[in-house]
Amino acid sequence: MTRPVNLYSFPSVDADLAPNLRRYVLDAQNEAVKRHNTFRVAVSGGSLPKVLAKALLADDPASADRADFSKWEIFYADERCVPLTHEDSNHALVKAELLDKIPAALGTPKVFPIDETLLDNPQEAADAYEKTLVSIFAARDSVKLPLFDLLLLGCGPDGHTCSLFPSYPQLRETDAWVLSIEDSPKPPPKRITLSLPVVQHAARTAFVATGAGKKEVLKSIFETEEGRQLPCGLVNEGAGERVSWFCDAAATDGVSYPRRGSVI
Ligand SMILES: O=C1O[C@H](COP(=O)(O)O)[C@@H](O)[C@H](O)[C@H]1O
Repeated sequence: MTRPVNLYSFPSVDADLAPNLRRYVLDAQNEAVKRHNTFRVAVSGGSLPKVLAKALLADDPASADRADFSKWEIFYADERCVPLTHEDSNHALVKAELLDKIPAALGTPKVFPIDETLLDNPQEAADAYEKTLVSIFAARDSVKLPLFDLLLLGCGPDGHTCSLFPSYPQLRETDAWVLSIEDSPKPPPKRITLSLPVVQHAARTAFVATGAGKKEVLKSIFETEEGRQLPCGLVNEGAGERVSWFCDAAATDGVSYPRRGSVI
């Protein structure tokens, strides 16, 4: 690892990881709201939404220290080109695990799913999603890259994140904000994804990786040159200390990279 990142390893997901992730997300929310009265977040699918829901939905609506979803703008770090109600849709998953369970008293986020009329043409779907991002980020700030306040990402057992897969040409993109993919090695094949420069540019990035199925890839990402070239490794290299990994003991078993204690 040439640029240090934060690696947290917790004994359990429910009792330890989730409350620490909650604190981290709320700190990011509070900073962003102070800065521009909005919290712009991009979320992944996979195993992440369940853990995120555990972290955020237990809050007392009467407390000042809670998620204020009325300030949240939620985007997708990647999405599969399937209908928004399909079981493979990241939006469907985030909706079922998190959005549909937000108590009214915690506010209602603004959510930006992909355009369902463009599913047959991933490039058009990616272009349309990029236009949405331009209308939100660039119109106000005239920027080269959108600055997400927080990215909440997963890490596949092959080291992919978003729908950026190892050795795929999408990893070399330097210009576009949102990319299409027609041949994802993990089904479904057609997807869109934030590009690596966008991911590396975010104010904060949290990876959530839990379970023994992630331990080999984490060892590789944190301890080998080959792993540093995997998509997750490239995010670490590009964003350094703006990246925090929230893992459980099973996922970090055998990883000797220095651990941080806890966020709380
Ligand atoms: O296909 C995908 O996989 C990754 C990783 O999923 P996980 O279940 O191993 O956590 C996910 O982050 C991404 O959003 C999804 O499209």
